[in-house]
Amino acid sequence: MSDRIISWHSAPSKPAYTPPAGAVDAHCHVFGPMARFPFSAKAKYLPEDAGPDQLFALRDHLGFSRNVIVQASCHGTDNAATLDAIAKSEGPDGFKRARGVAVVDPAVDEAGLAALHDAGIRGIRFNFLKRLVDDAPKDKFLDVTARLPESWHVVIYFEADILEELRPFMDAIPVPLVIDHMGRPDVRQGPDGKDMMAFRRLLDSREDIWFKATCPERLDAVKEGGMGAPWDNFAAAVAPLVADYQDRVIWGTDWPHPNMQDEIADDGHIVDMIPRIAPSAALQEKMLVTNPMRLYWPEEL
Ligand SMILES: O=C(O)c1cc(C(=O)O)oc(=O)c1
Repeated sequence: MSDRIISWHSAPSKPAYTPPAGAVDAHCHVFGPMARFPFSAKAKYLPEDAGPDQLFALRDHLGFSRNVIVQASCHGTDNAATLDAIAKSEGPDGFKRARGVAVVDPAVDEAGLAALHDAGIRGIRFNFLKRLVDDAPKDKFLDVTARLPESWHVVIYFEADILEELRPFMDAIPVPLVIDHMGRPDVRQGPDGKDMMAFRRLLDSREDIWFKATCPERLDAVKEGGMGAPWDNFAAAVAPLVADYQDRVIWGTDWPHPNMQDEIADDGHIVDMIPRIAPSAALQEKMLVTNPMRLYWPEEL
């Protein structure tokens, strides 16, 4: 692996949609900068730097107030770049406008987790995508969930075809779960398709499972229809899910869109999907403000 890749749009358009005051982009990442924060030796892709300055400029451009920075697989279990970005989100008022989700070595002790909490981390991520990680040891993952600081959650990234296999593992996790990108359903199946129905069964199994209504650019037949709006399959499959589970849905840009270098999405278009999956102001307020605040800034509510 030698060539560094760019997966983000160089000049995203201004969205037509204006998010409500206090809106949270609850799924985004930072890459590097590599000179300070080298990528993991096990990284499956080698991106160009996409650091906090770029992320926060995008936040302002798109009309958001806060970010939840999710540790990307290319940084392995070294969360230094994510923590640096959270620290840099502090404004002149001393208030940090970002929090984060870490990826940890499951052997991490309570002191290590407490240090992450102090630095703004509120959850850990388990990644089950074979194209992104070499192994995902369920027993060790379960072990660390018993040591998490109060009010933390687990973020899980998996693909629809392993949902059933993961059910016993997820059932055993003793803290709230947040599912990345809805577990990657095939949105072409529609709102009542096999994947969405299996995902609904998962949500129905526990009150404390949340999900991210994210990634039209990844999930909507990119290769077939070509990139770009209108992402109709995504809107049709996801809007009913958002309506039916409106107190458990959060949203994010997924910037800088790891592994989407062949289909670079315009973040302005991604933001303009929001009213298509959450049509009312009340739903938008829940998805973009109330729900992510409950997970990441509960002390402010
Ligand atoms: O589908 C992906 O390639 C992807 C990768 C990562 C990561 O590398 O952490 O994060 C995501 O949210 C999505």
